Amino acid sequence: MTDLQWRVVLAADEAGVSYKDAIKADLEKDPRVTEVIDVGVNADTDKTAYPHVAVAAARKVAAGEADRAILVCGTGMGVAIAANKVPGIRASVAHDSFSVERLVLSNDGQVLTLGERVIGKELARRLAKEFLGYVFDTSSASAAKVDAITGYETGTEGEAGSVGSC
Ligand SMILES: O=C[C@H](O)[C@H](O)COP(=O)(O)O
Repeated sequence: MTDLQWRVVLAADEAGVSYKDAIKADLEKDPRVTEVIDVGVNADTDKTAYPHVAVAAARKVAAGEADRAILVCGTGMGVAIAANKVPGIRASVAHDSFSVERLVLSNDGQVLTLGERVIGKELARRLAKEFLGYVFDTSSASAAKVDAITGYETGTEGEAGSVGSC
């Protein structure tokens, strides 16, 4: 898909900086990417804890300064948990192609997280590339379910329609 245009924000802690930098080099050559924003860290000697960089990146997506974020820590879990504290953000670790696809097409996820201590670098690079190949379909059956997530976040879940309840 050549018409996709992405501004991508990247972040990592010291456990994820190597993969973050490899993905950054890939994105800088990707014709679909118009801007790469790197909020750090930029060396494995920088011990800034993962919540700080994850939230900094997620806030850029929430503010409309970036379209997508790719975050790396040791497992991908800590940066996902932190990013999801930012209102409007849907972040998840996804370490296989199907999960990356569903993160966007089922969950309208804007934030992919990866674990440098869990998967190999070439898989991480491939998943980052694949993440930018999907666009959520707001007319799909998944849209009402994502709206229900937003409803729980904003306190308007009772107005979310007929998705059902549990
Ligand atoms: O989820 C957290 C990350 O894996 C992080 O890189 C390492 O965190 P820890 O040092 O608390 O294990």
